[in-house]
Amino acid sequence: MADGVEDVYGEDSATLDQSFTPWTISVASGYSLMRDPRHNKGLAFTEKERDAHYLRGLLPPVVLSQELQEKKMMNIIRQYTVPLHRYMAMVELQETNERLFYKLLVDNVEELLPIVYTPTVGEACQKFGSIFKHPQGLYISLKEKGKILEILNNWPERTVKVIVVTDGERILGLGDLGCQGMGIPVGKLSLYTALGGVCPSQCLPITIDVGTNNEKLLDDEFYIGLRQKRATGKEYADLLQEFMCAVKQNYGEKVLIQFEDFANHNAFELLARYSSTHLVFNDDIQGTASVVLAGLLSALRLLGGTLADHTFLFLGAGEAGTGIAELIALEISEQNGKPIEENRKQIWLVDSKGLIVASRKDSLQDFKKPWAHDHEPIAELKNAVEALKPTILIGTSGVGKQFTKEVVEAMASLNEKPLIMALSNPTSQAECTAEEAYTWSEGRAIFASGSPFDPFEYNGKTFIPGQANNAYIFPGFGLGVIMAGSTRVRDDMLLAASKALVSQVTEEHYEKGMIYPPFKNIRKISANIAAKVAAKAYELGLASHLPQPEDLVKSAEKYMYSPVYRSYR
Ligand SMILES: O=C([O-])CC(=O)C(=O)O
Ligand SMILES: [Mg+2]
Repeated sequence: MADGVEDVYGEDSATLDQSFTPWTISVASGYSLMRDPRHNKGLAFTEKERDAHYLRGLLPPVVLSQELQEKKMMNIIRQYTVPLHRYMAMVELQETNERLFYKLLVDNVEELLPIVYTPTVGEACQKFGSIFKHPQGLYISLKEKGKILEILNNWPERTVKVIVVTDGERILGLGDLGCQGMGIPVGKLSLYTALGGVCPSQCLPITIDVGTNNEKLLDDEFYIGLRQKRATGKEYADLLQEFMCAVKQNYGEKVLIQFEDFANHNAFELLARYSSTHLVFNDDIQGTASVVLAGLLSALRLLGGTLADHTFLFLGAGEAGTGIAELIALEISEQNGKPIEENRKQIWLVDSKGLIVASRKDSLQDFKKPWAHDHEPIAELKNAVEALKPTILIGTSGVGKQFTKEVVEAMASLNEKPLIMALSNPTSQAECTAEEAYTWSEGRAIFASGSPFDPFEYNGKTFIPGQANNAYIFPGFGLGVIMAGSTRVRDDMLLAASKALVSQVTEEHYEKGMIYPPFKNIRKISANIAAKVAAKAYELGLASHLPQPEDLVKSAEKYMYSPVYRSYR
């Protein structure tokens, strides 16, 4: 769909219905063509195009290939030693030449992912106001109350298929970054395109600004958001309700709304409130759950046994912790046929007040209650490890350095191969580093983290840490949902995505101790995930794009956006 048509507007021609758009797009002048990031090719405009589109004289004589432009840009990026400068160079490229940006990202995914995504995107959000040059995405603040539908109409694209929206209250593990959380929806959607092949014109990043409680930002002269404390209660709920209705009214039933980095209390409530009326997906609850379940299923190849044979201990009982825990319990129930309540009992969660136990039930938030099992209270993580003897330890606390030497050693003394996942992002918030996990377990740990760590050598052996990040899941998952025209997201689709990801881990990976496939194969991985998710949507009767294509992997591959330049007539 995204490929093949030779057109002055590239793949976006179908979206340019002038009766809808509030302004007209003209390519009469080569000058404006060059300044439109979606159509610009820089020095790669051919002689013929320079003649046909009034570009003569506006460019030096040389004509470069896209490959040579790519090589030049990579040289420029690599010259910056500060990651934030690399991030800024990438944003600059995205805002001047979109196809070249995606060509770089697709071809150099392992090198550039830590720049446009975690960990650097976290720092970018913290400093967003100071580095802000190009507004990206759509900002909806309390000032726009009552006018959200109008604002959606200011966005130039009509065929939006995925929205990633945040209110900035819990950006990665960095807390409330208010309006500056916009870096996250922008980064996530860049991955939708680069990793999942969803066309950029179908992607819309949105930040809802209801204020921030971050005093540092409120005092920052360069802060870009509303200078007020967060709205809560009815004021908050009403704005979100208006937003959700406006999206449906403007883009129809089949736009996927991905909630990202909302604080726990709102995340669970929004998902519960809108999952029966809208096509919604919470990346932090559901995407993270799916990628971690995949890692666990994959690790069983190294650990032996089934999920039911393991005991799980989580540090952190928020969106990620409880989301993962629930998907594990669901998968065990699919395997052993027992009620989910029964299977939850081998999964324990520790929050900031200690082990979640039945005696705390009355004071627990609803999403923690299913995990309040019978046990005496335990305050310290290390004591919980010793008492419960987990085989798998998962950090989703958002707080760095919580897996101390004592904790890792306790895991290593209980298990031949302790599985340790330090999932909090960015790297500064990881519960422990790869080096710590391998060293403190004397090279026996199987380790994965949310943000990337370099391979680590210990006693002459090289360990390759896995990156258990929802970036493996959401791009392919979203593509599958879009391809099928699914009207809802269901847990079975998350399980399908997990299994599709596991199927991409090969013997060769296991031999290196890897439980996830490398990101360099991500488009193939995403096509497989998309196919399995779409197949599940068809099976559940949720798909509206009928009839079901025979070969869903091929359909996914065909759908994928190619960043190669178009020729213009
Ligand atoms: O963005 C990431 O790297 C993963 C994620 O959703 C989070 O940490 O909130
Ligand atoms: Mg997130």
